[in-house]
Amino acid sequence: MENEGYNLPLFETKEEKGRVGYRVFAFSIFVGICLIWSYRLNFIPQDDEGRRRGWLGLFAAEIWFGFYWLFTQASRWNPIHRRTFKHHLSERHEAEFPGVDVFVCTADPEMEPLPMVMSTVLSVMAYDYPPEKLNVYLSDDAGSELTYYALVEASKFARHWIPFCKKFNIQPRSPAAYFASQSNHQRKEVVFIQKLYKELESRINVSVKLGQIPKEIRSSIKGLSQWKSYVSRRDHDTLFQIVIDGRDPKATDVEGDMLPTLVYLAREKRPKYFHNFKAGALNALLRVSSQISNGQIILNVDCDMYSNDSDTIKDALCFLMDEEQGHEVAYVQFPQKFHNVTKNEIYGSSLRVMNEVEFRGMDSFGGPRYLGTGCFHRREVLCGKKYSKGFKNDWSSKKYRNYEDSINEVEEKVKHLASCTYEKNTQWGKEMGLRYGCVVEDGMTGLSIQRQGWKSIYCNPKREAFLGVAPTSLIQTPVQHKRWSEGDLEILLSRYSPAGFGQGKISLGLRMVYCIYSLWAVNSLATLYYSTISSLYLLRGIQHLQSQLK
Ligand SMILES: O=c1ccn([C@@H]2O[C@H](COP(=O)(O)OP(=O)(O)O[C@H]3O[C@H](CO)[C@@H](O)[C@H](O)[C@H]3O)[C@@H](O)[C@H]2O)c(=O)[nH]1
Ligand SMILES: [Mn+2]
Repeated sequence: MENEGYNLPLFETKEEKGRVGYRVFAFSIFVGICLIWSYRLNFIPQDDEGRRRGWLGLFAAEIWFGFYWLFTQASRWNPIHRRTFKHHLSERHEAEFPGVDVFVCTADPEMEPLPMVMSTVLSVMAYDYPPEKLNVYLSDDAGSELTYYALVEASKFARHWIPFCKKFNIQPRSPAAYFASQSNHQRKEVVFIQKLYKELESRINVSVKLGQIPKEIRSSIKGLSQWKSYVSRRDHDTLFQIVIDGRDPKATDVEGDMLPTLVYLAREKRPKYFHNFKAGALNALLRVSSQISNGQIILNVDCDMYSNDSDTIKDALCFLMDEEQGHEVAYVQFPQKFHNVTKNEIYGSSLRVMNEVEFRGMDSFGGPRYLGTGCFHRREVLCGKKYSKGFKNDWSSKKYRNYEDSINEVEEKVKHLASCTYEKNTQWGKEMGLRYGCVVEDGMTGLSIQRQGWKSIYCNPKREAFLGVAPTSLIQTPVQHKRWSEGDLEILLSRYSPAGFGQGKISLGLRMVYCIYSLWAVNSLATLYYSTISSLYLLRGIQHLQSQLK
């Protein structure tokens, strides 16, 4: 009986239908490309030097487009789907579920509204997962006491919100998103909890408006004295507080059930030391959390990306805990989806091609890239562990929290681990933690993990696991795209380059898909040339594909 249960898989992988049809179609395009190339080659203008140069330039651009198209075919060659069986997971592994540490990053209380950040925090605190194994960390790169205050208020609201979510099994568990999706609340519990949420929101908004925590409340909030030495967001001590201590038997919700641990951290910052943005924040969190909960699995989300499905941890565990293949998997990436894309998506913010096509293709070649949000990692992998053949899952460690150290001892250790000098002369940012030196630290980190022999998994369930905020204006979109294309180009030129040699552990197909992103910036040169020169030709009455033989 036991053996029978064991044989049931935790997930299945299916190939996309219609692959043969697609390949025939792709082949016809390829023939078309070759015909254009041969046409260009055979009809080079001989009489006019200016036209000849233009012609050859167009030819060069067409050669480039052809090769770029070849790279895109790698991502379309063999797309796959994954489906999880969460009931098998719960039946077999519930007792040995690992500790999960969730890292939420925020960096600016003005650009990233605090009610939104708190809704994200509350949504991950309300996961359907044993609370003694769930720990939520908020990293605040602004070191703002307003963010800290908002977190304290949110933790009080969590005492009502979490039991409410579980009792009525509501989705999504971000209060902002939940109340926005409800129009007519009849149930008195809903009316009550909505009132509490409105009060939370207005307390936070009032403090933001005032620019400070109202005087009459200050004295009731623990830990605020740490801000005495605060100079600016680029110059302050480590600010750290365990807001809900999961070790404390009194840390319960209104129903008397345990709450997840909740921690606030603003790592030390000094103008003299470079802080490495989000990568630096995540690395500080990795070290600090190791002293508090040391969860074997780490989920990181951007502060604007709330959990839209309370079962997502179990989806991820279906891959990581799978008896057959789980030990090869370093991370499980969920797509980046958004709740605010405009109807006509004029800026293409929904990343549809990436989510629905390219990542499925990457998955069949060894796994998707790491997107920086909505991703579950093994802690040891993030800490630099290389894959080795004999590696086996060990979920038996029953020690979920650090019970040995007192709060004071933990605080001392944390101050040291989150200090801006800690990483000096260490492997952090190089072989350990999130890799530094690239504006898309996630892309670089994922690739370097895959180079170490690990696989990754793309999980794109019907109900979106996370929903974030996409840029929706002509000012934001080019800024983001410039950063992404610049970062991906940096990866191409770095020692992790997907075009480089010594990539034995990554398949050719996967390297080709990485090249789609890495060559995105370069592609613009050919596009620019092709569109301007052709237009100029047309303006002068010359067709750029016109044959010279009359
Ligand atoms: O110094 C910093 C800067 C940013 N962040 C946080 O990092 C996240 C992402 O930053 P954002 O400015 O929103 O960048 P986006 O372009 O929206 O981010 C996308 O692209 C990034 C780079 O690839 C990834 O890290 C992100 O996960 C991905 O959502 C946010 O939660 C920020 O609060 C920090 O913690 N510290
Ligand atoms: Mn963002």
